[in-house]
Amino acid sequence: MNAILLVGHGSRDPEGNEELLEFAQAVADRVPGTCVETCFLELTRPSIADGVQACVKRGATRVVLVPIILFAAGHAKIDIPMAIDRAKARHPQVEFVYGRPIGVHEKIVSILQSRLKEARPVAVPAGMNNAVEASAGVTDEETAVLVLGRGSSDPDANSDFFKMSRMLWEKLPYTWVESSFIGVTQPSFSDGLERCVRLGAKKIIVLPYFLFTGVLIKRIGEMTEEFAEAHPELQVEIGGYFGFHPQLVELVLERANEGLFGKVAANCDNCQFRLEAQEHHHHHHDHDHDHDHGHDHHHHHDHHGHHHEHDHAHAHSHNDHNHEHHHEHLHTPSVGDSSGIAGSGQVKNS
Ligand SMILES: C[C@@]1(CC(=O)O)c2cc3[nH]c(cc4nc(cc5[nH]c(cc(n2)[C@H]1CCC(=O)O)[C@@](C)(CC(=O)O)[C@@H]5CCC(=O)O)C(CC(=O)O)=C4CCC(=O)O)c(CCC(=O)O)c3CC(=O)O
Ligand SMILES: [Co+2]
Repeated sequence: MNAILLVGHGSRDPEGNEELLEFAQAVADRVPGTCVETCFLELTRPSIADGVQACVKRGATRVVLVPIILFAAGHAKIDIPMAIDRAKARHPQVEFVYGRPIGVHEKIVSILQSRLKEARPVAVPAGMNNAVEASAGVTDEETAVLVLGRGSSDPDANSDFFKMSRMLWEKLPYTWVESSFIGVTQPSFSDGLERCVRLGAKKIIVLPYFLFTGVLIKRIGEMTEEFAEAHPELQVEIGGYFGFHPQLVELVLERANEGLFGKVAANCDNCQFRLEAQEHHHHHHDHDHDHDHGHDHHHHHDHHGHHHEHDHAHAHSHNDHNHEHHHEHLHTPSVGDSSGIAGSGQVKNS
């Protein structure tokens, strides 16, 4: 039996954890009949080990761990693979598959666009002559969108974030889409704000690149308010985090499908988590596909990332930018197909 184990980041803010659990429920609701469990990487429980245990208890013989993690950095490349190693040792009869993080994806661009559309002026204390009326006539040419990510010490994650900002820029009428990080790396949030000011923006829309609420989202809200108060000449708006966007639910299901069946459901609207046998084109870019077997494929790639922490080329081949490419060597499986993902006979070369 297949199980999906969603792995959230975890927060010290209980509201953040509750949102992740609600989101996980929305994912589970889309695949009735499939075992879906949820766990957290850190800061709260259930842990990954607890989550695996829950899946096994429900009779899972194959568990796909889907990281509810935006980019491939330390958490996705090291922490979760290490937890999978421990789970393998503890449950040798169970097959573990490691799904990809959310990563660079067109669906995220549309989520960003929705959150941008819904952006609201930052509340400033009454009496302060804030920009809401003052700059009512600001044009697109005078508007900067400042995308604000978590930041990591992993260049893969940071550059993927920049790529997403650029993909967003391609869709927008505004002159500037700038990028910044709330921590760990630069440009910092205040660097980003200053840059927008120097570029001559009259309106700045802060767009958090975050999944759920938490310590960091609340800090970003406060910092944005402080900035708005300090700059009454500017119109400052803030967008919401990704949260319960339906596209995010679909994307997570897509990652689960990829992990379990080696391909992406073309249209998840009618997806009952069962994929038909289907032939595809084969266009491999990974040089080492030919000796891969399903779950080991995923897992060992991440260990490359682990053992060669500064050699990002390795991790790249897995946490790739070519999100259009599927794991096509794993063709034609479906739920209950015993010749599915682990079968060595399934390897196909292009
Ligand atoms: C508040 C805090 C916890 C606390 O102490 O309470 C917290 C919270 C959260 N982090 C989240 C995400 C990520 N955190 C990292 C990485 C690190 N996070 C760290 C610290 C802290 N993170 C504390 C703030 C300390 C401060 O700034 O004052 C570092 C420095 C230390 C460490 O944790 O080891 C380490 C740097 C490692 C490095 O050097 O690279 C990555 C990147 C990666 O994968 O490594 C991602 C993106 C994953 C992705 O891509 O999704 C989310 C989910 C947000 C969302 O919903 O999107 C929350 C939840 C929330 O905001 O509450
Ligand atoms: Co963190």
